[in-house]
Amino acid sequence: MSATEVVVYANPELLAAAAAARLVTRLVDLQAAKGSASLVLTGGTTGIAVLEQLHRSPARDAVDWSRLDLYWGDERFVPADDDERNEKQAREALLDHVPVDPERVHAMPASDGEFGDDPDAAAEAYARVLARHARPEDHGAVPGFDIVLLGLGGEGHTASIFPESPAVYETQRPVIAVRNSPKPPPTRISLTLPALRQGHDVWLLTTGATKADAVALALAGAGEVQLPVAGARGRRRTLWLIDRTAAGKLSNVYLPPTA
Ligand SMILES: O=C(O)[C@H](O)[C@@H](O)[C@H](O)[C@H](O)COP(=O)(O)O
Repeated sequence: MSATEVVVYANPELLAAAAAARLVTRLVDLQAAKGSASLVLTGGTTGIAVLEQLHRSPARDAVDWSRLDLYWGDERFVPADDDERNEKQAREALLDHVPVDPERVHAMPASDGEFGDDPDAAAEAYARVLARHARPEDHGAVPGFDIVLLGLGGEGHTASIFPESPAVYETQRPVIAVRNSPKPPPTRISLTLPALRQGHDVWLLTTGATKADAVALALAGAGEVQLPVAGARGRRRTLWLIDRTAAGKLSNVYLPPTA
């Protein structure tokens, strides 16, 4: 069973900056140990804020960006140039400003891409991308991601896996199409919980009082069908990086002084 840790920050800005610093250190250590690293990105305001802080970090280029494999945990199934795209937001926040290897940036298909407006075909194609990059030691068709970044919704969704949705019951396929998402836009592509749990480290990043119930319920052991984020666990480590307001319903956790 992996270790679950919670670190609380005084405010969202500090959380994003500290998470970016933590990411730099972890990626540098991984690359020193094995010559490369793999990272799953997330959409959402907190996930993108971490990338923006990473772009601004003085230690940014300690990471060998050319030896980083980048994936997404989910994507909005919209045209490639739509501002709603997690990939577009990630490129503007960070990826267009660092020398990543384009061959190692694995974006999920857009609705105006080679699979057209067919989210099932797009999901199956991304599953093939994952399978191509899985190694024997991963024991399956999904790479053992070094770090999986995830946000969460107030009702407990993570990636595009929503409570009691078909996605949360999916145990075979690593990537699925999501329709009628309660969070717009309605059509998405998402890794499933089994795929996310291939991550060695899963980092859950969130801020705000609207997330406090979901945080407390997940850490209290809620079931993943009603609270999908509760099922987002790493093989080695599950790390919650939250601000004081998102920690508002937690009792025995260290709270830093408000900054
Ligand atoms: O594509 C998405 O919308 C995200 O992947 C989603 O899972 C997001 O991370 C959460 O909804 C939190 O979003 P906020 O941080 O903006 O609340």
